[in-house]
Amino acid sequence: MAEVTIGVVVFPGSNCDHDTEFAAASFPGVETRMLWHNEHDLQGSDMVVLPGGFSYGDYLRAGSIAKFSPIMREVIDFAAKGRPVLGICNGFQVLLECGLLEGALTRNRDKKFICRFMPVKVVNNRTLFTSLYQQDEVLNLPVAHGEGNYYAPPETLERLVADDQVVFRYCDEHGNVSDEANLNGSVDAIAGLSNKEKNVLGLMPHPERASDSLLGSDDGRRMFRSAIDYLSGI
Ligand SMILES: NC(=O)CC[C@H](N)C(=O)O
Repeated sequence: MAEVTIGVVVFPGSNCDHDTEFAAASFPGVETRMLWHNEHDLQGSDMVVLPGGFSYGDYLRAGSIAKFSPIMREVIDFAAKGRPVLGICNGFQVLLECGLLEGALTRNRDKKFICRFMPVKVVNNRTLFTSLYQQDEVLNLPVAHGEGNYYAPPETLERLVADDQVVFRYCDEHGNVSDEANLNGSVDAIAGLSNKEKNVLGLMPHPERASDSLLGSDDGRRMFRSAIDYLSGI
């Protein structure tokens, strides 16, 4: 019997759903469920992942139509119960659009799609998604986005920082945060953010694309492992 069931939501236009499922299912004791956006049933998921891609073609704004998908009502209720929800790239955009996370993702500073590995610093390792990382550890993770430029107004940002909700920042390979290292122009170099309760995490980098050293990095693997250990009670 599976110890942990991980549900991966599939929107029209998701393109990282199978990679995410593959990464999650590679852990012993994990079963996965693909959750079609038009359904209302989370199929017993212990954790829900909103994967990367271009839900509804990114029309209007990335994530702005996906938030109306029927499954999102269930995901919002699930998150309100303190259950884990992870949004990767387009999933992060959906989490912001539906209000599970605060702020917005806008076009990259240079208005260009960025597709490359980037150093990313773990700013808070005291979440269920990051417990197996060292505080301030520098990860090598791929990004692939056109709308990754995070923004929150100064008073919101101050509160997010004070409440330890900033979980990842873009940095250089030595862990230094600078304008040059912050390629998409995100305010405060934010690459990943949680809600106040820390059970909802959204990030632009793709941990599922860095889950095997054959892919150039397995630094994303511990994000899944941290959550799976938490759900298995380890
Ligand atoms: N890989 C992704 O999820 C990124 C696509 C995203 N919709 C964008 O901003 O371009």
